Amino acid sequence: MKVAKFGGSSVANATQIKKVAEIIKSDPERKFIVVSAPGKRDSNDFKMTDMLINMGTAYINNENYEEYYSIVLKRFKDIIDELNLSSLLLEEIERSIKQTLFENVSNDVKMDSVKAIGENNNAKIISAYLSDIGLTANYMNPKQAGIIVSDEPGNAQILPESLPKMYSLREQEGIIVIPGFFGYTNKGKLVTFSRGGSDITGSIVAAGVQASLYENFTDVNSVYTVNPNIVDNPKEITELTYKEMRELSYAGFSVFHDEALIPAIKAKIPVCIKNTNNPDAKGTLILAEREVNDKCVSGIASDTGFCSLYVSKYLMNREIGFGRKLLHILEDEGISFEHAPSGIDDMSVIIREHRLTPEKEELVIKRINDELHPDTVSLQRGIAVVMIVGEGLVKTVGVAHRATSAFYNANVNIEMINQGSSEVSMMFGIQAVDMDKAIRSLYQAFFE
Ligand SMILES: Nc1ncnc2c1ncn2[C@@H]1O[C@H](COP(=O)(O)OP(=O)(O)O)[C@@H](O)[C@H]1O
Ligand SMILES: N[C@@H](CC(=O)OP(=O)(O)O)C(=O)O
Repeated sequence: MKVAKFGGSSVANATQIKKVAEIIKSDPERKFIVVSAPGKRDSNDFKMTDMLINMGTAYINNENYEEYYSIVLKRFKDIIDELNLSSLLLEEIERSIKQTLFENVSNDVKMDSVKAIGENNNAKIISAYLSDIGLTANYMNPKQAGIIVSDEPGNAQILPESLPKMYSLREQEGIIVIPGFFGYTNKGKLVTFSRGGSDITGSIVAAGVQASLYENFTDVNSVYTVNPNIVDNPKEITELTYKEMRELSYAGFSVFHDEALIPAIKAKIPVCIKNTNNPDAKGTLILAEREVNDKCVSGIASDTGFCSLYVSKYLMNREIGFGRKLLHILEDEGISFEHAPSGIDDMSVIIREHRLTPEKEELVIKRINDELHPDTVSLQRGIAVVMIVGEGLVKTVGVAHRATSAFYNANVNIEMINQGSSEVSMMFGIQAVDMDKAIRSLYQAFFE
């Protein structure tokens, strides 16, 4: 029994949905289908979720939301018409969108319910289409599926008690189509995962029903060794371990949500990334273990949007609790950190830039000065993180040498290195403006 998740690009219009139906039809093991909202039909297009966010924001701010509303409805109408489905379905969707928008609830509740409109109605459309072509298929709301999550709007996490109860879904008749991206709290409030979170729903369902495989269908043949938007036609990866994939997606491989692996890892469900537009391609298989060959580097991920908080104080090494106090200030201000390389008298903390607003920055720096009395404290924005990932990498001689030579060849200055804290990755901090040329040079060094 398999779980197949189809991402936004796979369900962006009627043509794509027909491909999805063929894929489902071709393997009776594909019983649980998780779908995203309609995504981009081409590179200039919009994702429905972005349009819904615009609509919800405009409504909440008493601005003109009607334009967004019409765009959303027209998108559903086009899909329904092209699939030759009943116009009653569109009427039902129209009613439910209005109800969600006009409901008298707090802004955060409304916003998450509005964001879920894309997935929820696309699941209804896809289920209707599967029935229309003769399959036994039913839409199932995440509440009914037992996806119980924490009460963190826009950033929900699955509650562990959900999973064991989901096993009985196996007994349901036919194909079950579940909208991705959201769940319900114990009190019945709809809450969404973070952006891209339909991958998480798929993984939860796969773990809950103890699927033999979690297939994640997207618009590329596989996970590539580097982001294909930076290097043309990069080499494909056939197998990865969970650990490698988690590091790579955390560090910028947006093809799979970095939190989505956790349920699959815990339940030991293999994950396969496949292409809806080329389902015969093998894809990338993600497993607990794999045979490590001589190519110790599996992939090179990169992401911008980081900043580095640098603190130095003479004899920092002898001041017991200095690091704890520094991190405690961040904790107090509700700021999570990503990396914290340290030296004898210095410590840098890498933080996602969006978490450190200018107001927070001022506050944090003032508190560090007042409470820790450092010699220097400064913040550098515009940092990119490059992560070289591979099983066995840190035990292989010469990887750092090859990497630093590649940075040298690209004339890119390394701001910081963090190696050794992870068994499968090596992290480099560089200026964001240098990222693409650094990645091209690293790709050449490790894969060409
Ligand atoms: N290393 C990588 N391998 C494959 N795709 C990647 C990688 N890094 C970034 N991507 C991007 O991820 C995209 C697929 O993810 P996403 O847009 O979330 O798809 P979906 O619409 O299926 O959810 C690809 O089209 C590609 O541009
Ligand atoms: N539609 C949501 C959730 C999602 O997972 O979408 P996609 O499968 O298109 O990445 C988003 O855009 O964030």
